[in-house]
Amino acid sequence: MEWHKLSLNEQLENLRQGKVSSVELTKALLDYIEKKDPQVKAFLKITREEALSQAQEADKLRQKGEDKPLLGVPIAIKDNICTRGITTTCASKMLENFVPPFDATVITKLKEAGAVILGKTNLDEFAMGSSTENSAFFPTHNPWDLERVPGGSSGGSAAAVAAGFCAAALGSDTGGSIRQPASFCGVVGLKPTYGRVSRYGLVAFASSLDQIGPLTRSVKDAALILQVIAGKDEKDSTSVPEEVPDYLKDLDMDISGATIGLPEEYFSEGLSEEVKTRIEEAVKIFEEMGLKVKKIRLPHTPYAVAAYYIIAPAEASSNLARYDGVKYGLRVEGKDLIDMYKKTRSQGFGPEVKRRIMIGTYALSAGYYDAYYKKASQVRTLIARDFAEAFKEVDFIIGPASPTPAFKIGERVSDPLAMYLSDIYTISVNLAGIVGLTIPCGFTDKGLPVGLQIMGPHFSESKVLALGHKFEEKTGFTEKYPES
Ligand SMILES: NC(=O)C[C@H](N)C(=O)O
Repeated sequence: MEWHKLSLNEQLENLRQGKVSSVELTKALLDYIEKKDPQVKAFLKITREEALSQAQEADKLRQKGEDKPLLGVPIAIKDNICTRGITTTCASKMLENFVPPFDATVITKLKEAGAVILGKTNLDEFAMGSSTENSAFFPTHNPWDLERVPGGSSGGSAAAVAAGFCAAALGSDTGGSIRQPASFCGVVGLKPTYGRVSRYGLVAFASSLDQIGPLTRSVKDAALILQVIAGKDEKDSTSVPEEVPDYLKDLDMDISGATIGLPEEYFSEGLSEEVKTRIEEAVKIFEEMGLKVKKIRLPHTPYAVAAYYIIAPAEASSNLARYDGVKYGLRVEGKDLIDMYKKTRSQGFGPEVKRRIMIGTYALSAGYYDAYYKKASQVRTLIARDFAEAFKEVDFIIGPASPTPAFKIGERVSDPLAMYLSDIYTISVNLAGIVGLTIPCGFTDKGLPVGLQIMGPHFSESKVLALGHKFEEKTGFTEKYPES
């Protein structure tokens, strides 16, 4: 059996029917990773021993007749989510040897649900980037074409799922870091509503934008993971006490009379012809499914990238102040305290992180605050209002997840602006705090995956997943694997 080709729900089915044990499944995937990851480089750390002992525990429980939502299925975790006793590096030299003494709430929840943790995946340093090339350790390769990037910053998680190393992984999304890599790697990626999933134990980048979510082989798998990780958490005051619906059951919800909005601003210059064509074909499929399609406007979209690249660095400059050689991670000795700070931060952070700290510090400094940070916050409100207005007329908004398919490794590293522009269709969703789901919608002539983004209002995960699920059932794009 090629276990790596099964979805999470299929793996669970096999475990439940006793066709495979968790230890067998985990071993099979670990062996597959050992064989293939030297080319893909999705993992920063593979936790073989811990995974096998968790798998053994899962098998024991199952033998006793117990079942849990994820009992015995292997999952990978982006390496900016704290795992007790296992390094959490954020792909940074600063945290290279940091071993958290606690689990993030999402990890506690996954463990309670019976999941087996396979390892920690690569990312752009502190989740800053769109290609995983900003990792301080090595870049990850796209399983569909090893010369190309997997996207970022959750590129390791997206590549791991696409390659079949695991059927599901957790990522984090501040400005598109789940949805853009999902699009580049031909997998499903969900950024839940801000506050839907606890951020406790997610290493903070931009706290008003960060959100954890799943990367999976299918929409049904994403619903299953969300079910486990969603909900109010006393340890994160920004998590919302909104009831968690039955996302799996809701996949069958009737959405036939719904209306989809196509924002004019998401189909303008800069969008690759091939991506545009695939999205237009997807729109036709939605029409065939009986949904109404309507042109809409989100007029402040052109300002989203500029606003994000002030707000996110501003929050980052404040959040990353804690890495001072005293409290966490790396310490480089100096002749006095200030010299130690300088040396630690100069050697611990890579160029993109330094760039953001400088931009953010500048934008927040006296005299510039009103001109930059305050203005960007006002633009953010206008962007949120655009969506609120649009959702009075339509149930969903659809567009591309990224303006281009996966680009070549090295192509954009020396041009930060070109890199920032790959977030053009994902950033607004974070600024407004709403739901964004990327699902595969076809391939380019070169065989690279293209992702479609479905956006919905706050807490509309059930509806958005239901629409994505109907699309995947009709098209079968989520069942395709990269040949290797
Ligand atoms: N972190 C993210 O969501 C990705 C975005 N490209 C950034 O660099 O900020």
